[in-house]
Amino acid sequence: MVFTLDEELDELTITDSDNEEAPQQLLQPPGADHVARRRRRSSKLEKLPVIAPPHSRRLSVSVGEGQASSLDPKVLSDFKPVRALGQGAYGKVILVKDDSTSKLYAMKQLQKAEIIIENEDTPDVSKRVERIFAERTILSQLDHPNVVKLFYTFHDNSKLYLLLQYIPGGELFYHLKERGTLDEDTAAFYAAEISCALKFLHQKGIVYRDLKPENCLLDARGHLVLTDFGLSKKSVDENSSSSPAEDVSELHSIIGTPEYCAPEILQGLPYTRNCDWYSLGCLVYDMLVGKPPYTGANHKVILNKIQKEKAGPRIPYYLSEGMKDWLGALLKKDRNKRWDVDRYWAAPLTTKKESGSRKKKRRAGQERVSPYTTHFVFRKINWTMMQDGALQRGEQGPIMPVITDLELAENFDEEFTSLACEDDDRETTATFKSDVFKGFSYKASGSYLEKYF
Ligand SMILES: Nc1ncnc2c1ncn2[C@@H]1O[C@H](COP(=O)(O)OP(=O)(O)OP(=O)(O)O)[C@@H](O)[C@H]1O
Repeated sequence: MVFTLDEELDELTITDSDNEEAPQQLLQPPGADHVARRRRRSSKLEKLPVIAPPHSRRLSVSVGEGQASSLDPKVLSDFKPVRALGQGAYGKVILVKDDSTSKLYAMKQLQKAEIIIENEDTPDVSKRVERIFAERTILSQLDHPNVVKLFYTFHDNSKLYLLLQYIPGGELFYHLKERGTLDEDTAAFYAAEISCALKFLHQKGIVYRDLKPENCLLDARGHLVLTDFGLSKKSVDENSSSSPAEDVSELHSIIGTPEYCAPEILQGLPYTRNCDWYSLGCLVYDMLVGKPPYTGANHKVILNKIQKEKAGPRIPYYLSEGMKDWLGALLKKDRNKRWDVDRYWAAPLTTKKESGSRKKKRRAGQERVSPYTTHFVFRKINWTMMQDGALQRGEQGPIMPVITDLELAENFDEEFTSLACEDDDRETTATFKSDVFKGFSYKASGSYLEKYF
């Protein structure tokens, strides 16, 4: 599947107005204090604007109806707000308790008015509505230990609600802020868990497109869970099973967080699921170094830096040779030279002759063909247990979040937990009656609900 970015990026003149990092500075092993002080939420940076391709501009939104449950299984009054956990683009994420069962959920709220009202940054309303439905539809079809679970969705006149599994260990962002950086084994462990999730998504034809520390949560056992599927894209072909993410030729516009975004997306070139592996490279680099490989106030600055560094990002000397090799293979700016992890996940199914010719290709710097899971950095990973979820169920991850009381949300930033759960006046007055959100409500199957509660 090849996506294209339809933003009019051509007109951008790239000026490096951002401060270049002095090479020596980058090469120093970062002290935790130094890094923690400087870490800022990437969602606060400019995101790429969305301009949908002309053919996709339409007023009515036709997604969701076919798959939606017709019943409204839950209503807002079924849940008691406990405290705020986060703030998203269209509303808050709140820890809530089901009044009848006392079960806790993370309730993602989206203001209908915010979604539907035209604004200059994201002019295409139907695209935004489509994305909201995509998040609900994609999540309702997934069941993976490293992907957040969706139990219910419903809506009222002012908001849409997604009732998600509450992941109490907080954002990886929060833990990076506390610790500054992670050691290589810890980073490799989380890289492996994210890899399992990405591989699973790609097999289902889903490209995640928004990998960053804010979207990686830790569960109570210290395992990584991906949340926020608002930018994920599923291929239209539900039946393709072989390599579906490569099979679909739809065009799509995209937003993303520039610091973790693949260069082909920033440049407006066609892209594939491979962009997620570049983002994983950026994320792991960030875990080890304290910041992603290219930083800047906006995507122009970042793209400029990527283009300047002919041989790819500078990887600090203090990382092991194995880690340097792994990062280098994922952070290739040419996507054709980047490790095709989905394809080379395990030992290759090639004949001796074929692998010989591939080796030649590799020597010419064209393509990495060695199996991903047996790379040196993953030598301590039990892939079998991790892929079937036994590890996540039975063993602790490398960072154990401090949890004395689930309702305290101790691993979430005070910036969010101190927010009022209730809406302010401006928010509550915005009610909205429209058919565009018809079919949003959903309830997970009884067996799914039983399995996780
Ligand atoms: N299932 C969950 N359990 C615990 N906290 C969560 C959960 N889902 C989201 N959060 C918290 O809420 C924050 C915002 O959620 P999310 O990223 O889904 O919103 P968003 O509107 O898509 O945000 P953004 O505009 O930054 O992309 C997360 O970063 C996280 O801190």
